[in-house]
Amino acid sequence: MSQGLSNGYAISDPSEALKKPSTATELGRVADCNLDDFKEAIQSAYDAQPKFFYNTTGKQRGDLLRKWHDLIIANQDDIALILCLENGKTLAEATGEVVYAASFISWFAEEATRSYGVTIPSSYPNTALSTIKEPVGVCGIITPWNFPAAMITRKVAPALAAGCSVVIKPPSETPYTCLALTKLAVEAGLPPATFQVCPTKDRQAATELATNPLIRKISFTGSTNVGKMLAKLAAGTLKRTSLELGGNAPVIVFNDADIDAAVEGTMFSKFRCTGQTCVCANRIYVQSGVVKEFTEKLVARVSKLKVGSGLDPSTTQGPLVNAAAVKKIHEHIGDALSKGAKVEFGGIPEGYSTNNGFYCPPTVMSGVTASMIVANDESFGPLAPIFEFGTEEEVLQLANDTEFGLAGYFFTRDIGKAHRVAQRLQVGMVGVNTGKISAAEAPFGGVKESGYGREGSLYGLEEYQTIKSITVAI
Ligand SMILES: NC(=O)c1ccc[n+]([C@@H]2O[C@H](COP(=O)([O-])OP(=O)(O)OC[C@H]3O[C@@H](n4cnc5c(N)ncnc54)[C@H](O)[C@@H]3O)[C@@H](O)[C@H]2O)c1
Ligand SMILES: O=CCCC(=O)O
Repeated sequence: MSQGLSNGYAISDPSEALKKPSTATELGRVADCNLDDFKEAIQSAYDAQPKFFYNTTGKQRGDLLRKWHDLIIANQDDIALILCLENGKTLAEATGEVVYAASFISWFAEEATRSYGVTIPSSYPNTALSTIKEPVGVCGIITPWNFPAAMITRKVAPALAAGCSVVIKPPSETPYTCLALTKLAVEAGLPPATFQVCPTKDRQAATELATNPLIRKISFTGSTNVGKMLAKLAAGTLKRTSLELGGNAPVIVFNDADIDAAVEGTMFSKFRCTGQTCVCANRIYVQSGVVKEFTEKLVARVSKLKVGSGLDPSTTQGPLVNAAAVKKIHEHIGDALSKGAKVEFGGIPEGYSTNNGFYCPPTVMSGVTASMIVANDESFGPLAPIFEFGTEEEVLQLANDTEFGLAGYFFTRDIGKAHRVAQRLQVGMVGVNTGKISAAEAPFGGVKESGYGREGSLYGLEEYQTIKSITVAI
């Protein structure tokens, strides 16, 4: 039963217990918002939005965002601990995510002051024609558990900078980080009603964000299936949509690559957050001339990874988010083995259980081919499958043979090939001789069924704005 709204948080009955990935034991319970809570939060955000926009300048909104940023940085250790406990990633990675999340807020604090219109020479005599940018209105925000802080700030910061209000449905597995960020946003002076948070496990209630006519934009990060479903629902009231969806990133290592750099880039792209990022390497294509050297060097690096609780400073690989995520990796390994691939390192240990935490050994496989599940399905875990290829033409065909198109990486010393392959990979983001591509200033987003829209960068603000043209007879 709903208990109404208080200070920007929707309050309802507590959810069933959330589990700590590191121990598989109870972490806590949060409110479990129902449909009435969502309707109330949306109405409240709708009433607040025009006041927020008309009573603040871009600079003032930027100042509020900057205060929010500073509070997050001042409290980064506490937020990182919450994030580590609910998501499982290591404390070092959690701290890195908090700083990354804050970087979107400082970026859009600046962008808030640079929202320019244009003047246009009119074809009518004695007429002045110009444009202004306006907020789209109330935005529904739905985000996944793998980046409990950054996926929220990457959407909420530009929305608030533009003068929108937001209703957030945080990920059911990791709601606490969002609640901590919200508390700091309110402390920073952002009007609570413009910043509504509705934790829920009730997916039907959450779809209100895609159907309620008071919401004018929905921004979703998560799986492609859920994104497609929300886009169809949002079409009913012609809402603006931004969709950041699943990936199936290729890493290509050419014969002429610096193999040590290729191994380091692959390690970062594959094992960041224990393989649970949408831009993680999912398929590693290595040209025949260097496949032996690359595999040996990758195995040597992977054998140094340490799996354990994210709270242990020596851990490099925290647990996966839940038991189902571990099961998926085991299925990918089992399928590849049954079709002739070989485990070079790791694999599924005898008598494996997730009763005491959702741990998954990092695994390297060789001899992987396009007929195996891992070639087409995002593993979202620490499985590094190596495919051998012969020519540039062949590998481009293989790399692009997927419905996804989020990130792609390759390693070469040939400058012509670098430009050619970067142009021909069907993805939204390319890393050449690096596995590190994410930053507040870099446009983030995909093509094909990885979604549409760009977050961060000079394009991120306009996702939350409309252009109004004004024609004045003078
Ligand atoms: N492209 C990107 O920027 C990006 C970033 C991070 C994650 N991802 C993708 O997200 C996926 C992993 O995240 P996930 O498992 O949390 O995805 P998911 O689609 O299951 O869930 C994402 C969010 O949607 C909510 N949700 C799920 N079903 C819903 C429904 N029927 N109605 C309303 N809300 C619903 C979830 O509770 C969560 O908040 C991977 O595919 C990954 O690639 C993409
Ligand atoms: O998982 C997707 C987001 C990760 C990133 O921003 O690099």
